[in-house]
Amino acid sequence: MTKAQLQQLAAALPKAELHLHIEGSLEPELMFQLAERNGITLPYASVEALRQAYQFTNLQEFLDLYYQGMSVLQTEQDFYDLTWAYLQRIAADGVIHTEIFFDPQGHLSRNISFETQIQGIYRALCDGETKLGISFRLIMSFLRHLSEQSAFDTLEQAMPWLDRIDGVGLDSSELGHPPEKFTRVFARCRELGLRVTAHAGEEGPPEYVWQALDLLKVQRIDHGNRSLEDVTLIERLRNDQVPLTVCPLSNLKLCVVTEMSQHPILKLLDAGLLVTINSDDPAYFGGYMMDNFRVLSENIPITAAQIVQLMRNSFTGSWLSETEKQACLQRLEAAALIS
Ligand SMILES: Nc1ncnc2[nH]cnc12
Ligand SMILES: [Zn+2]
Repeated sequence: MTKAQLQQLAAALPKAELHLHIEGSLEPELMFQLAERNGITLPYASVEALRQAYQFTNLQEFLDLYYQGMSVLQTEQDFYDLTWAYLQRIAADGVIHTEIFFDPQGHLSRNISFETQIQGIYRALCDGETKLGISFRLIMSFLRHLSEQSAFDTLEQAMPWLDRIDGVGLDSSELGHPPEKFTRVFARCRELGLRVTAHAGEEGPPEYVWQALDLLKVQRIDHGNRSLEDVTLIERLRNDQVPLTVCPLSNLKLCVVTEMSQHPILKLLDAGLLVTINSDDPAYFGGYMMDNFRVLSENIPITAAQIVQLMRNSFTGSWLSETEKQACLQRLEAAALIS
């Protein structure tokens, strides 16, 4: 197949996104609109100047702009508009199920209530389900550069809303903030029946992936690229079929890989791992799901069979029920047959 045919195939197949920070889908245009609506002055003269600033050499440089950017989110309608824009965008990419993170501490610290955040996001997700046919799960993520106590306080704030929250995650500055710092809060979340995932092995060492598995007892690893440095870890991830939510464009923009041709996705697939493709923070990293598949097909020798496998993995690794998973997988196999 030519690269164009591979991209057509990827576009035509139904797929799930499992690693998306809703605040990272805030496009510069919407950021300026919300800033104006809320009487906030951004430290950039224009949308173009803002986009120009999106040049990062590591995770922290990105996070500094990411937290600054989210300051325009003030009202329930702002959270709705943000989420609705994301859902409309992914509908065009053939995403039929999405599992999104939100970072409550990034907003609580600015005196935006948990209620304001979750009401806006959840209303848009429900509209996405009825109007666009996109099912969803919502994941509350703890900021790992903050304390264990802050995570416990956030969980307390989330208690009235637990029927809307499917799981918890762990994100923000990885180096120096190992998963073990959150062992107790994750244990409490599991007791409450929440699912658990954590960013690990993006910039941090394989040891952080081990900690996420053994101490936090996560069901998924977000990123996990650096697992490849530890053969015993790869064996563990393969044996337990732990999903890894990999984000190619993010890895390139944050210099986790030096060039897309060096991206480890095929190594991870060949090792028998349950890897998936995701966009992470699409407004900051240059694209959504199909942009990620496009850039992969242009730069690495990926095959049609591997693309179908990645789509299968996206449903298998999701937090859909077994019945829902089977329905999505059947839809995928039917689409793959005619493509
Ligand atoms: N890629 C990423 N890694 C860690 N924290 C994040 N928060 C938003 N995107 C992130
Ligand atoms: Zn992420």
